[in-house]
Amino acid sequence: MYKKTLLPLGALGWPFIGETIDFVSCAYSDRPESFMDKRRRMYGKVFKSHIFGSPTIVSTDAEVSKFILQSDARLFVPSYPKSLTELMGKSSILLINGSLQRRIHGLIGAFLKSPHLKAQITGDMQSYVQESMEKWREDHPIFIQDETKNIAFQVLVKALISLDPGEEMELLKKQFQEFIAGLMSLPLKNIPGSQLYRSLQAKIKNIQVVNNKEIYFGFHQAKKKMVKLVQKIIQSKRDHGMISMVPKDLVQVLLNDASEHLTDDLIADNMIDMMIPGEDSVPVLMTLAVKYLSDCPPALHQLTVITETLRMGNIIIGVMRKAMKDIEIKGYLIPKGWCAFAYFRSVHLDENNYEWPYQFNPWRWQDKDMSKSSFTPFGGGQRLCPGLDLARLEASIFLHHFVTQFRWVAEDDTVVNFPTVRMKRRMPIWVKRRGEN
Ligand code: HEM
Repeated sequence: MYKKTLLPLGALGWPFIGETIDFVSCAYSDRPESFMDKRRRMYGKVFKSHIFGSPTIVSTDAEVSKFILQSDARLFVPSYPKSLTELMGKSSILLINGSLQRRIHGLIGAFLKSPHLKAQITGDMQSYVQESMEKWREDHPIFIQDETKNIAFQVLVKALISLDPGEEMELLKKQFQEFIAGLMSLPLKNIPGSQLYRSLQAKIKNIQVVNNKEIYFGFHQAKKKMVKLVQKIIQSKRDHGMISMVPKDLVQVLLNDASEHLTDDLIADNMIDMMIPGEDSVPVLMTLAVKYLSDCPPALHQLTVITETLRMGNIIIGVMRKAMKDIEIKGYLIPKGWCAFAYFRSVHLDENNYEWPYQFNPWRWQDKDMSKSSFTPFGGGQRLCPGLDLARLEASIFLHHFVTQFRWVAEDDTVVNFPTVRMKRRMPIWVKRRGEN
């Protein structure tokens, strides 16, 4: 039996569904952290709960979350709801452990950080942004979310598989959007109570298909087609004897690795998973930065806008792990087999860490240390996001072109936080070119 004093306070909720319904309802509101806030008040910053089918220790404490991030597979392994792991595939870097994860992480990180790739991305960003902005007209709204998705997806796919804009890229974009639509519907799949399910489902815009089975089928099909495309690219690299040349994209970096564990299937699966930040995280960072800038024009010239957007936007709300043994941290027990959910959002919006945490204030970063454990938008430890520099680089280039070429007025819109962060109306703005009346 566990020592009663150690197991964090909290409630496991209803049999089987636990507190999932409350969690998801809050996640849909404009204050997703209200689920956490209520329990923090009752039980403290670390508490027990039961969400997405697993007993869970939730951490909204910066130090405990840091410990979870820093631990390796001897203590914690990734553990996400089944629906998400089905989507990503077993060999996704986000799910594998040990030496294989470290190997792939190292290869990806070195390539993404290389000066050569950064120069390529800078060039691509400039031309794709320019191309997109040239088409912006002043007599109808520009949907920033759509524009940034288009740009960031193309830039990332080029870095991953050297595909240039064109017919194949358009097809890939379409399939990828189907795949993402599946991702958005899946977290709800296992929640019983069809009325609730339907009403939550109805809130997910852009998904016309009401029958869950169709979405499910659609996204599997979409993934299969994308895997086929990447495998075709791998084959053509092999046929043209390109393996072991200086790699110009990530797929080649992985193919060049001598380790036989990096099978073609693993490489193809990971290439598709790594397109997710191009469609979802990076464009959302750019869109939210425009949103916050619209609310706070004096912040225009501050690069700290991006940092503050990461803090407030919480594009990735946190990470989930499973405890491999009983773990004690700061006097709390995380029992073996339980899930540990390091919820970054509460840490980023905690008034003990940030004064007036709900106020967009890029100036707070002028004399603040970003490497603190109370700021982890890209995670930390062995799984620290290898794309973090790239995300900042792309967002700065976009913002630079945007603010130097246009003045704008934003229409009313709101942030939706679940299942992924995005703008409800795709962030419509009205632009005027600078230097014109
Ligand atoms: C605003 C943009 C982004 C945010 C907020 C973000 C956030 C994160 C977070 C929190 C993790 C840690 C997951 C964990 O610990 O389980 C992560 C991992 C990862 N990210 Fe990002 N990311 C972003 C952009 C990117 C980009 C542009 C790329 C690729 C080009 C990328 C590739 C990855 C990969 C491959 C991992 C897995 C690392 C591993 O498990 O070893 N991310 N990201």
